[in-house]
Amino acid sequence: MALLIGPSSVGKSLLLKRLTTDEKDKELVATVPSIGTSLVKVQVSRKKSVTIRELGGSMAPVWPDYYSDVAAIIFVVDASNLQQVGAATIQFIHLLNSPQTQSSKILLLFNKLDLVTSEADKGKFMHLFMLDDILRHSRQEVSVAEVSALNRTGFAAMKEWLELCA
Ligand SMILES: Nc1nc2c(ncn2[C@@H]2O[C@H](COP(=O)(O)OP(=O)(O)OP(=O)(O)O)[C@@H](O)[C@H]2O)c(=O)[nH]1
Ligand SMILES: [Mg+2]
Repeated sequence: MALLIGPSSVGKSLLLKRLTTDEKDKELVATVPSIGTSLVKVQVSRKKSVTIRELGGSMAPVWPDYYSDVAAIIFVVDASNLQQVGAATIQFIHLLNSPQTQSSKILLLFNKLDLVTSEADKGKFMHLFMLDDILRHSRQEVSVAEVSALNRTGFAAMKEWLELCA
C-alpha cells in the first residue's frame, strides 16, 4: 500500500485516474477536491498491482495518522504553481521529519510539467522548493520524478518506482 498526498489541486486525483484508465485517454477529465480517503488499485506491470490511498490537501492535518500503515509515500507538488511552493516545502519537510516515516520509501512527484514552459522556470521552482537542501539532509530514500497527469509524461519512471512497492 502506498499513500498519495500533497497540497490541494496539485493533481493527485487526476494522476490516479490516469493510472487506472486507458493510455489513449488524454482529455483533461474533471476532478473534485478529495474529502475523506479513497483506495485505488493500480496495475503497475503485467503481474503486479499496488493499492494507493489518496488523502486530499484539505486533510493535511490528519495525513500523519496514515503514515505508519504504509511502506511508501508519494508526495505530489504542482511544479507550475509558485504561489504554493513555500507551503509545499514546509509540508514535505514535515513529512520527512515525522517519526513514522523514517524508514518509508518516498517519491517526490513534480506534476503539471506541461504547464512549465521553460527550463529556467523549472529551475526557479526547484530552487524555491529547496530541493537540493532537502535531499541532502533527508534520512529517507527519496526518489524524484517529473510528470504530467495531463499528457502522461514521466509515467514510465513513476510506474517503475511503484512496482518496487508492489
Ligand atoms: N495542466 C495540467 N492540469 C492538471 C494536471 N494534473 C491535474 N491537473 C488539474 O488540476 C486540477 C486539480 O486536480 P486534482 O487531481 O483534483 O488535484 P488533487 O491534488 O487531487 O486535489 P485535492 O484532492 O483537493 O487535494 C484539476 O482541474 C486537474 O484537471 C497536469 O499534469 N497538468
Ligand atoms: Mg484529489
